[in-house]
Amino acid sequence: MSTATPQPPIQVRDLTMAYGERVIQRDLNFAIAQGAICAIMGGSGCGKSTLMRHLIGLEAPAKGRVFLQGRDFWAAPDAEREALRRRFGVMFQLGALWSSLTLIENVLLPLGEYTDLTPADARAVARFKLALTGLEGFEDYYPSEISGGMVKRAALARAMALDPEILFIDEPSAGLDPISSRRLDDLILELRDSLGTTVVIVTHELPSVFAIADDALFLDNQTRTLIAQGNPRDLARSDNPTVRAFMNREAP
Ligand SMILES: Nc1ncnc2c1ncn2[C@@H]1O[C@H](COP(=O)(O)OP(=O)(O)OP(=O)(O)O)[C@@H](O)[C@H]1O
Repeated sequence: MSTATPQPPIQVRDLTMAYGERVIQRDLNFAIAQGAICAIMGGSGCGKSTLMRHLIGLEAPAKGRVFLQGRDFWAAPDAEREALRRRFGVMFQLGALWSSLTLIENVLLPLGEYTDLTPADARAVARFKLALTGLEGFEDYYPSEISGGMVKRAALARAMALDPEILFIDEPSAGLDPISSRRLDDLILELRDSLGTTVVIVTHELPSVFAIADDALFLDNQTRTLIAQGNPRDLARSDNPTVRAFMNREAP
């Protein structure tokens, strides 16, 4: 008899990450549930972006395994890895959009590369994604002609172009004023609620974590491993003094 429990979209077993001889984090074990918004947290330089790079298949583990949609990513053949990559969207902190392309052209790029849509259908999808992120009417603008918050939203539209099952976002609110940052948070929450997308966010912004994340991973700088996972509100009451201090912005 099969069990009804769905496979978590992300599962990490005994993951050690290193650059050469230098171990960044070791023995990480965690799963991220379908439809969760999970924040990767921890002090500066603890390895948050490095973990994201491992989860999206840009860096190979020094040890351990990363399962995406139940598949051992690094054990899979190249073609399957490529197919898995297309099932997630990524929004990087920098270099979010091509400055020489309009917003709609930016969103069209992945559609042209990875789908067989006709040009007219691809444009319709791209328009829809821009509308989804509140950018209806700005299709033909260049990134330099719109605000930083709008650029981020357009980058989110592009990351959502292929209807990803998992969305990875590095520092969504970096460089944004509090109001634009709040709008972006609301948008991420809406996308998850309406589309059921699992979202993984690397962030320093505690207000943002409390506003949208229902799960969080806390990477410790000292011990170089995962010392807590759970709802951010629970982590703020953690028995672990490092986690509690961080989540409450107290001096360690
Ligand atoms: N490509 C690389 N080669 C060698 N070392 C790297 C590389 N990328 C990052 N590092 C180092 O790995 C450590 C973790 O970096 P990472 O950017 O993952 O941390 P982070 O938690 O995201 O940092 P921050 O909060 O400051 O953005 C840092 O000491 C960094 O200098």
